[in-house]
Amino acid sequence: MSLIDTQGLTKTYGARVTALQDLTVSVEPGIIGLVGANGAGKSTFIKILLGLIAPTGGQVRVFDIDPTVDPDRVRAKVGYMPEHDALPPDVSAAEFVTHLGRISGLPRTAARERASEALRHVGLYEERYRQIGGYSTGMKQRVKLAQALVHDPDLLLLDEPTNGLDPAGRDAMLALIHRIGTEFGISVVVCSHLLGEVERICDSLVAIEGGRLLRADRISAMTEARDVLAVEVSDGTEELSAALTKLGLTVNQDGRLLLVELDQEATYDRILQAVADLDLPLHRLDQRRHRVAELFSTRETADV
Ligand SMILES: Nc1ncnc2c1ncn2[C@@H]1O[C@H](COP(=O)(O)OP(=O)(O)OP(=O)(O)O)[C@@H](O)[C@H]1O
Repeated sequence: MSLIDTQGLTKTYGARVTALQDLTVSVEPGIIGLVGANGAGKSTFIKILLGLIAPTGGQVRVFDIDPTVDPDRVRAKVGYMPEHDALPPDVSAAEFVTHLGRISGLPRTAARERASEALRHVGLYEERYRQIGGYSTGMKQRVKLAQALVHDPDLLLLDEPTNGLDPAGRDAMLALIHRIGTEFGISVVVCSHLLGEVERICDSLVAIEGGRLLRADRISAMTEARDVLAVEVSDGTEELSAALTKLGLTVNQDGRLLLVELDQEATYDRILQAVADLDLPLHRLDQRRHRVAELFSTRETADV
């Protein structure tokens, strides 16, 4: 069963703003990065998945449940960490997370136990009786993460979880999200405008731009399949290109460079052989791994 399935999902706000346009995507379980520049429609998508807002067109299913029809069933299975917070400053993290556990339907004792456990998972166990108002930004983000975990969900939706954190805080938060996704066996959708961040911890990416789907794929498929060998000869580029193509290799020319898809081990030797056979002066031969960012056209999305 897919985690999330949408068909032609569309959301307009009023007559003028189209936040999502004809979005069709199928997302498998794992750690998924939902990336796009600010305003791309990520938060709108998450809110539709939670049944907080209704789409204006198309279909959506989460765990094969339609959130527009049965939002409570979806929310029982999903934990949500919103982008912005409205954390009460004068209660402790333990009280706050317990309270949200109670709202999720947990009995009092279970809510208290689950809250302690969730706060331990996010590294706030020792500090859990301190008032949230005295917490750092990083600690507040962790409280938000703990409340998303308290009812033991099967899926976490995290909206910009590294917002406001310094580089060390970001690294720690990403490591924590990765640990939750791998060790707890739950799926996580990490929403971010920073592609470089999610690329590090996600198995797959859904990229949206202007409310439309740009690309959805496993990260391994985006990078491995794009490994190329860059070949440069001081002379005879066209000749070499023709020879390599004749050998069945996929060659793209970029100025004086020939970019040869590295789809098999023998490719390297075959290039060297072709260069030697044509007696061409080899200037360079090196392997390049495309970064995921290079696969997207948008500068903002590619921001690291
Ligand atoms: N309640 C609303 N009423 C009108 N327009 C809205 C509303 N919410 C979002 N929008 C608009 O819809 C578009 C998509 O916004 P959305 O918040 O979903 O994007 P986002 O990718 O999450 O960006 P950000 O990270 O900046 O929140 C934007 O143009 C935004 O201004």
